Amino acid sequence: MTAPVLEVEGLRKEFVRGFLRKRTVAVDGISFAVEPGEVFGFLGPNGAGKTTTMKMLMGLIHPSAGKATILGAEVGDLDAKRRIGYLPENPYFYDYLSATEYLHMVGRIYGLDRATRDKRAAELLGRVGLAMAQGRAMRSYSKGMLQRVGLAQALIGDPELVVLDEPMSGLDPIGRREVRELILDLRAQGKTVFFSTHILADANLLCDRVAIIVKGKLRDVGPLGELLSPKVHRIEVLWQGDEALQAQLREQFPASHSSSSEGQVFVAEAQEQLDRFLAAILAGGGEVSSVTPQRETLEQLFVRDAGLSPEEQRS
Ligand SMILES: Nc1ncnc2c1ncn2[C@@H]1O[C@H](COP(=O)(O)OP(=O)(O)OP(=O)(O)O)[C@@H](O)[C@H]1O
Repeated sequence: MTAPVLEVEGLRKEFVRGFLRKRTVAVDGISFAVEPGEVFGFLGPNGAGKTTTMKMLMGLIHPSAGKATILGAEVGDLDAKRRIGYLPENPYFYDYLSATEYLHMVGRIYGLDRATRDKRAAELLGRVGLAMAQGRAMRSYSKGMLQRVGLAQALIGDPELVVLDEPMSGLDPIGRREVRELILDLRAQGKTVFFSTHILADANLLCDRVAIIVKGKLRDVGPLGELLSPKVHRIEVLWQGDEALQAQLREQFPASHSSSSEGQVFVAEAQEQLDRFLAAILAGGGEVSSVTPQRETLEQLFVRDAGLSPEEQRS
């Protein structure tokens, strides 16, 4: 078996703030591993601890406890760092440099020679859709353009592991699709991608596995299919009946009713409720067109893992 590219064990970060030394546990003892060649999604709502975890992995802040190894080395190891590309959540850019100059600067830090820098900078700026603007000072760039420069600089060293903190942030739908394609290209080249997001659709389309973090704690780790599939617990019933029956069933079974062009729709949350509902339709002279089990969506899993109350889920 090959060794994980990234391994996190009991990682914890506690921030202490202000005169009263108020403590915030941003990351609360998390453990997971990312295997070579995976696209691994790090999912969580705002403030869950994603950025803090990534900063610890990049050696930008020190963990309060636990440890992480990247490409078989301790965090901060210089040889390993050369093999990693990182897009921070809020990358800082030099206003008066052009994107090309900036990529040359980052390429020099990676120890690339001039010819390699020239080739990679041109190639990457084309790939992230900035070829037209590459010579312009970055102060004139939009937020989406800066995000694209950030992606290009993460890839300039041709890294084996790419760590991206919210790579789709600030991008319009077309930009997001381009970044998704870029991530899939990286996977096709055998690279490992570890990226954070709170956009579930992106995770759904891209990830081989995900880790879900909520309030600093890991709630679930695994392939999306496995996290979702055993959790079929909603069953949709399409049915027809007269207005009196519709009113009666809405009263008898509160919530989860809607109408469609094909008839009435009811979503049962449990088998026992479904059985009672079907019996009531038939007893009232109605007809059942279909009964469809619904797999849990990633969004439902996420909301459930976040431990939100039904009121919070609806708001
Ligand atoms: N330097 C800091 N000092 C004190 N608290 C901090 C610091 N950095 C982060 N936190 C707190 O740690 C928690 C986790 O924040 P973090 O930025 O890691 O979350 P996140 O999952 O990346 O969220 P987002 O998607 O909003 O960026 C939050 O409660 C945040 O307020």
